[in-house]
Amino acid sequence: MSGTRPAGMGGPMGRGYRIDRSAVDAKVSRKTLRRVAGIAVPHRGLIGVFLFFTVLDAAITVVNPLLVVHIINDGIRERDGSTIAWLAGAMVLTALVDASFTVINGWLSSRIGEGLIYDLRTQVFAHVQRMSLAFFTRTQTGALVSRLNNDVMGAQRAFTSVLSSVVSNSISVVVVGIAMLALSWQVTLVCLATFPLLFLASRWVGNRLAGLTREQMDGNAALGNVMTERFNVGGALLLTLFGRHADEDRTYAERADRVRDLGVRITLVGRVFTAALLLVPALATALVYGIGGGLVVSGALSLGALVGLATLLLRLLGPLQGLSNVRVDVMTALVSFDRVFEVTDLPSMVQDRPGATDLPAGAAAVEFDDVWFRYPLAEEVSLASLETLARPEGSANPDVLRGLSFRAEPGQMVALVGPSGAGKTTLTHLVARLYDVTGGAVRIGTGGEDMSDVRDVTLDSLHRTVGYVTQDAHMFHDTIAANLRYARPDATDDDLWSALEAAQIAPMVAGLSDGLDTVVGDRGYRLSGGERQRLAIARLLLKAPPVVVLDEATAHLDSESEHAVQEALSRALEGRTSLVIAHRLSTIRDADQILVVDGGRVAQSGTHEELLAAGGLYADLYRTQFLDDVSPGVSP
Ligand SMILES: Nc1ncnc2c1ncn2[C@@H]1O[C@H](COP(=O)(O)OP(=O)(O)OP(=O)(O)O)[C@@H](O)[C@H]1O
Repeated sequence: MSGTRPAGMGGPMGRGYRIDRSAVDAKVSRKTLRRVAGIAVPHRGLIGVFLFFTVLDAAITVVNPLLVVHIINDGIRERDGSTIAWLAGAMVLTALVDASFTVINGWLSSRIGEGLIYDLRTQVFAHVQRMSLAFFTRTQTGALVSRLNNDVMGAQRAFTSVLSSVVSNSISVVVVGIAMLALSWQVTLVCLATFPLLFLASRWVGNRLAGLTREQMDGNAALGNVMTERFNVGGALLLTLFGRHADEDRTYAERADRVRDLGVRITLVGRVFTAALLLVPALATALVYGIGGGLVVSGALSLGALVGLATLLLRLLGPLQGLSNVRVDVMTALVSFDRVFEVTDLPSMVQDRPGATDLPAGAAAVEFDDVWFRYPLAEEVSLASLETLARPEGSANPDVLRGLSFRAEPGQMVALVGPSGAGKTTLTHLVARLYDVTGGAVRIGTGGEDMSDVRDVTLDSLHRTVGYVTQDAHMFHDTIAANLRYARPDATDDDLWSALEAAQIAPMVAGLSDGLDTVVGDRGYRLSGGERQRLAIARLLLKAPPVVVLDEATAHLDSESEHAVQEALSRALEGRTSLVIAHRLSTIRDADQILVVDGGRVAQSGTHEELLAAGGLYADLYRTQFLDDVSPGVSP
């Protein structure tokens, strides 16, 4: 069957990759069971009320069949009209009570179930958004979103259905069983002999279904992944420009084929169980009438008791089938819970240390002291099952930073230059602990000796201290005002306008028909590159951090926007310590210190004039990268 074939092989991107089987083969553990119980604890009051009504609901199932016994024996056979009338009335009443219990139980179970979804969802969301950047560089969004949606729902559905089914069915079985035994122990025992067949079938099905369900969830997540990666402006543009539609169709079809096969197999396995469910009651009913009929003829059993037994048997079968299904439901539910716990158990690589202290408000000096860094491996930061195609990796990533040291004093502008891949972006990521160093230390402080290792301070205070403007600044699909207030929720409209003013973008925003309430598209696509960067600068100005990390745009803007961005930047950097990945001549000329990064080290440092005079790498870079720069108003 193709479900066992390594999916992705032969697809356009599949060469050399293998499908992750760990998620398919993993067994559900006892620990998961205990944790599920832990999740139910906050809802114990409601669960108690729910169980109370479930017990009543189950107990009431025997009332009607017992009334039937009396109607036949004491009413019909005795030709007693009044007994028939009041017993029939009692049957109506029990039916009404039963119906109202069903409604109450449905309401209670949905309150518990929805409460559980709410808890799980909020927990998973809170956990995932605190994961380090490394996790997101390794995880496929589609797989993660599917984990958050489908699995959380699956876990809840099964939890409430298992809860009600186990309790109500067990009670029904006991109560109905006692009533049947009381009517005729011989007939009851013979009937019971057919039931092990049900349990055997459910055992067989349960084991197979757990594995298949897990595989199906992964398959659906893989399908989702293909879509989330391609159905956005970036992905669609790429596949259109490379004319890969036919290949994409094939990859998608391969994954869909796997899901289709699994669906068929799951149905087939389920049907075997349904067949057993139909067979057993038919057998048992035949036995009741076969043996019970003989007993009635011989006078050992009353006719009323025989009909009562047959009615009770029908009431017994439902709960018994439910109970034998429990194993299947429990296995499916636990798979969902396991997949949710897998995500919440994954620790973030970057967390507050116990006893971490806040950075003082004036901290603005930054120091790199013999910093070594290598990017973490996938297995250190992510889950193989969230990657669909888990690539066998080498033993370690190479060191990207290798003994890098420098110090930026408060208010200084440090320009970073160097060949592509030298480690400039990586270096800037270490300042706000987007990653942690693997050797040495990054320190921030007020200057002099008063410096703290960034790993010893709280992430909150660190993120208040350091602000970033990246080349492709992200904007949420929301209004300009909401995007700006992301930096400072209590900012007034006047604050927003003065930030926009300083970022040289106020006239453009004022010219929009909805002004501050204009919605910027997904990833800010409706804004031009220069506008987006100026908006990001306005956002940074509202945050007003003492340390700014800036990746200058490489794309040449037209001279007007170029000038506006330059102006906005000089306002943004004024009085702040800044670390700028420099692409412009004006920046390197203005910098207090230029660091020439090469091969993960500071190869040269000094001012523009000093470095030019010294010759070497900087002088080469200057000639190749900066000399053709067209920054307005600057001559080399
Ligand atoms: N998430 C990552 N995982 C593994 N390796 C990475 C990751 N990000 C970057 N690298 C590697 O680290 C090295 C340094 O990359 P970095 O982006 O810091 O260079 P850069 O100097 O900023 O280059 P550029 O000027 O081209 O942007 C590169 O070899 C790159 O392939």
